Amino acid sequence: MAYYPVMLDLRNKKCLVVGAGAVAYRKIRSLLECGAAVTVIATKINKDIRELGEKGRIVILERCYSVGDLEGFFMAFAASDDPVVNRQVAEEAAQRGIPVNVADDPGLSSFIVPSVLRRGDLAVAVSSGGKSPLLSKVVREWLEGIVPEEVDDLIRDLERARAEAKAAKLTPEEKIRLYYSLIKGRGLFRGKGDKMKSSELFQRAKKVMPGGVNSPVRAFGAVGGDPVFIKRGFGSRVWDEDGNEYIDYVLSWGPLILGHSHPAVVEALKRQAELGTSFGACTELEVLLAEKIREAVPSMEVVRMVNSGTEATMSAIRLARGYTGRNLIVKFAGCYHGHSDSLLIRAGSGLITYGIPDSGGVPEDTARLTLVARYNDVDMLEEIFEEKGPDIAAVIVEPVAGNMGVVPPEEDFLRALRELPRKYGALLIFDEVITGFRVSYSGAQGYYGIEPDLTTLGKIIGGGLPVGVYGGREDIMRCVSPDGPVYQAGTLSGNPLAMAAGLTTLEVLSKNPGLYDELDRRAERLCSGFKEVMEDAGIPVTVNRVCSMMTVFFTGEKVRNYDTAVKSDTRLYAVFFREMLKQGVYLPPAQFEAFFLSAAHSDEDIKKTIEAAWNAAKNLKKNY
Ligand SMILES: N[C@H](C=O)CCC(=O)O
Repeated sequence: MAYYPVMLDLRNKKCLVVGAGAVAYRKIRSLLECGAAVTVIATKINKDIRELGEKGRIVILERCYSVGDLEGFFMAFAASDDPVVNRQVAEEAAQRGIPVNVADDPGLSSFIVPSVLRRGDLAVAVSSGGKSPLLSKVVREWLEGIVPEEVDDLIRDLERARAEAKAAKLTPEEKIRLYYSLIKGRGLFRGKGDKMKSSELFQRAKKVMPGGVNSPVRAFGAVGGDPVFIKRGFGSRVWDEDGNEYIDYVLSWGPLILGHSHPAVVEALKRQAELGTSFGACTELEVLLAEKIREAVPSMEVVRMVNSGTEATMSAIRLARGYTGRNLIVKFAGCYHGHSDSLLIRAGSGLITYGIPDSGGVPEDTARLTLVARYNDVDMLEEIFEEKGPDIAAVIVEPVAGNMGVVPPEEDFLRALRELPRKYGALLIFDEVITGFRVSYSGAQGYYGIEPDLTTLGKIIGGGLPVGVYGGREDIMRCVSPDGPVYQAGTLSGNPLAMAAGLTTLEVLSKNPGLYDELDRRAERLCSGFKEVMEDAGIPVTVNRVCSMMTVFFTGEKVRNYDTAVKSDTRLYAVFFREMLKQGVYLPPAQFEAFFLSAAHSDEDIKKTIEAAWNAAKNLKKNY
């Protein structure tokens, strides 16, 4: 049963205490602190209580309790050492409708008394629901070490500020800002776990941005709590605006394979910034990056730089339609290819997280041109091609799905992906925005040995700056304007800063061929750690991983497509996320995303993360 906590005003209220030993004395003291008018009835009166009586602070009736004594009292406490008397007091109180507390007997009590930490007007009440007063005391003592004495002065300042804010007719936002600045100015509550500045920023952000964010999955909507606002990152770590440090497994949703602020990337950016940030004209850097990409991913014979993964996939679709002269495209449920209209159908990522099967604002006529198949389901793909093959322009797929959580492709599925479109004259588009330079230096296509007609990249090739690229077979790419009739353009496309960061990232990767094996080894350690921890706690999980991208699903069932991914218990994921965050581990704030590792994550980071998972599992067990 959950008790309902209230703060009562007992000033001048008549309270009766039956009994006058040590327990009764404690109750009397706390009643007097609150200004209650206390009467004590007992035959044996202890020294301290007698003293209070002598000073006139309480009334003492030195006699036995008898039924009828409760008349006129607001509240009663039975604290005698005779259980029969205590029961009688409880019964009389029940009859009269007077709240009663019986020492050591929550069953007879209509209210229980918490352990209270007081700092002037600040009162923190701790209760274990009457089950362990000792635990309540220990928690209260722990809080005493955290809550400083000066908090009472702060309360005075805040009280004054409230009056002033009212007189000055400040807006609610101005008031909150003022109060927060007073609270923070005192520096009383800074320390591990404090998220005050993040919370304040989120309040402000919500006023000026939908959901307070610039991309829905950042909003912590699926995991609860306010998002942390990140101030800086270095290596495997990020720090929030409140100074908390986290081991980061989001890595800006994948781009930072070298970790945050890699010195070579930072240096390249500084160098380029001094030369200029954007020209809207041709640069050597974009040629160098295009050549570097083609060298690593040979199917991308000709490429076009854009500014995001969304732009890359949207443009690839237009190109496929322009090249084939057909309108239909096939995508897979749970795959996410950015937010262009044609591709927001049964999409993954934030759309699964927020339960939006098809986005608002997409015209039906557009949606009708997108056919949706099941990931890893060859029969379904065959059926679609048998029925609509001659009208299909392209199949677009994440070769390793990363937006319904990580779901690896099965062998026959990969084979069908290559064979079926070719048989029907359609194109195969690999969306490697996540997997490009992630699962291997040559992406998923190099890893699995499958050559698509077109490929889209983003994330890693921008080294942490906004970028995208689409490219592929030369005869197809020559249809892009100005070589051909399929128009696509961009003021900031091939932006020199993004090109510099991306090129440097690819150079570091190409000079360190052992890096992918290292990532693989650490990722394997992390995943087996997660599995072991959850198995030990008796919580069924499925951990999917391809190289350094992985997801922990809270289901015992194999996850091989959208239908099986959504069986994961997202409530448990939310608890897991929050428990890890508390311990300084920043995981994706949504179940249907990938965790990423960077070259900057050390064995020590992995060890700490697994230790945090052990602790998290204890709480998960309670929620399971
Ligand atoms: N899964 C998405 C991209 O990879 C997550 C990033 C976003 O939507 O902000």
